Amino acid sequence: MTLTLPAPAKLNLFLYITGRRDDGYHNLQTLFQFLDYGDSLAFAPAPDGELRLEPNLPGVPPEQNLIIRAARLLQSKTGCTRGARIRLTKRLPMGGGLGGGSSDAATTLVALNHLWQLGLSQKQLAELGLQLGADVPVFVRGHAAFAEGVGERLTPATPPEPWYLVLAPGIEVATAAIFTDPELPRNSPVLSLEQRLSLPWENDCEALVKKRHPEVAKLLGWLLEYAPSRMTGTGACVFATFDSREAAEQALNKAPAGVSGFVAKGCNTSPLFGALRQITDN
Ligand SMILES: C[C@](O)(CO)[C@H](O)COP(=O)(O)OP(=O)(O)OC[C@H]1O[C@@H](n2ccc(N)nc2=O)[C@H](O)[C@@H]1O
Ligand SMILES: Nc1ncnc2c1ncn2[C@@H]1O[C@H](COP(=O)(O)OP(=O)(O)OP(=O)(O)O)[C@@H](O)[C@H]1O
Repeated sequence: MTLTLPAPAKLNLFLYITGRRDDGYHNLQTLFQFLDYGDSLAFAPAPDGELRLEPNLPGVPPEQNLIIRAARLLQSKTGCTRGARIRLTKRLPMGGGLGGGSSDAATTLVALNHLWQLGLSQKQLAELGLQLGADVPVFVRGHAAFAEGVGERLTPATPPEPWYLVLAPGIEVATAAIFTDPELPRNSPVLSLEQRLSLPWENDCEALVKKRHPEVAKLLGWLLEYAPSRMTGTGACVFATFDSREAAEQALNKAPAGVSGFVAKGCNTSPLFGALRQITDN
């Protein structure tokens, strides 16, 4: 039996940094929404605890891949001796602020919990996920959310679900480099979700990333000619909001040379859980 499940992208519809903790991590207020576009993972059972991932990602040794790390974490926390062969179809640009690695990790936790019949709750999986990255819990929970803390305190939210054009400038931005930059603003006020929703939506990392990476500034400048646009996470991807798929595709067709992108619908429920429900119902 092979279990094939999506690992969708996320957007940070807004992102405010409200402080730095003693351990160097930052407290945030961010609004996460999923996209109906992302990576795909296929899981097949394997004997003797064997974990194999194919293909490998360029520049990422298998033991550092968040997919293998998530599977090992599940094995070690539960004492499970079963294994898996995992096939990854990578569509999301790495270092793009779309949460690809985190989403791959979350899909792995959810899929192997099912395949290995571990019976862990969503809460337990989200807690395990947080050990792998600040963005993993929201993907495990599967609902658009206002996130606080380092990203783990989640309040479900239901922002509008428009069409987005997401563009990648062809560079990777290292999240850690932005969070350790002395020029990063870290003093946005802590507001309620209602207050945040009613104010213009911004990203506190955007000005700094534009300064450090002129490619991002140039692409955002181009995109803003078409529609309201922002950066997601710590970049490098930028996104614009449209009322229709056609309007987003028209802008994509005119994208500058060297820029790749895709059109996707915002989803307040993760496509991961729709796919899992279809499998468990059959
Ligand atoms: C920027 C966001 O993508 C917004 O959704 C996330 O907060 C980043 O989440 P992530 O990629 O899962 O981040 P992690 O892998 O946990 O951390 C990468 C690095 O980013 C910094 N980091 C991350 C999250 C956070 N709240 N504060 C931080 O300072 C830390 O230096 C850390 O070493
Ligand atoms: N399965 C994976 N997919 C992508 N990157 C991975 C994976 N496993 C480990 N990584 C490492 O994580 C780094 C960040 O990749 P990712 O695509 O998650 O970035 P991101 O979208 O900017 O993340 P975020 O928005 O959560 O900061 C990569 O450069 C790579 O070294």
